[in-house]
Amino acid sequence: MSIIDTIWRLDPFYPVVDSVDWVERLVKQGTKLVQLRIKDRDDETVMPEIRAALTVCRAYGADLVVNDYWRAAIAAGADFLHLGQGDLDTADLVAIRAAGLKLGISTHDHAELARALACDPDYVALGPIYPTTLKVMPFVPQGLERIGEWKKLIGDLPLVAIGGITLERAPACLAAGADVIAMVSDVVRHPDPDARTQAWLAATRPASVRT
Ligand SMILES: Cc1ncc(COP(=O)(O)OP(=O)(O)O)c(N)n1
Ligand SMILES: Cc1nc(C(=O)O)sc1CCOP(=O)(O)O
Ligand SMILES: [Mg+2]
Repeated sequence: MSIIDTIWRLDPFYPVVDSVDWVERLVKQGTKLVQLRIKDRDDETVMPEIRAALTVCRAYGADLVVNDYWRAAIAAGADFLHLGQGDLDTADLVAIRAAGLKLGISTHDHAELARALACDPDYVALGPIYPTTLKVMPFVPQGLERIGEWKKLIGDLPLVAIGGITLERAPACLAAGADVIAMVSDVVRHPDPDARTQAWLAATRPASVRT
């Protein structure tokens, strides 16, 4: 697949969730790109959840990104995988590519970006753009200028911005050069996640496909 096709396929609204229930809830509402991020489990126990999430995403024409569990992603026949720098230490990139998986990689500084680009990823993620409460990170918030810098460095490769991004902050991230906005709390911890999802979809869907 060419980079143009990859850009075309990646939806700008990219929620990250920790269960099949959340995946289903989001894709039923029209979400087209979602990450299943389940932490601290093994391949065997996440496998049924990955398979179930794939089934529901395919039924609704959405792309599922599997976080971390590359062996399970291959075994389940997933289409997308997300790996961080620590994950790269043990991942078999040849096997991942041989399985036809598209790959997104996290970056937080220039050394990580160089390592990510050497893996020939299908997207690069930059974070945390703003302070995040989801996990403790040894990086200061990157800010908007860094998004522009990353976009210049990676060119046509899709840039995913993540970390502390709210619907209100999203326009500035997109204007700075992000192609896709990933988020957890702004959807999952919102008092009305369904209404928030609809608001994100309305704000990020291209005018040509709005109803
Ligand atoms: C889109 C996106 N960006 C970054 C991450 C973080 O990946 P990683 O650094 O491996 O940390 P964990 O999410 O695995 O805790 C991500 N998952 N998705
Ligand atoms: C999972 C994750 N990875 C990040 C990175 O910078 O690599 S920030 C992050 C958490 C994103 O959650 P929220 O939208 O609630 O801030
Ligand atoms: Mg990871």
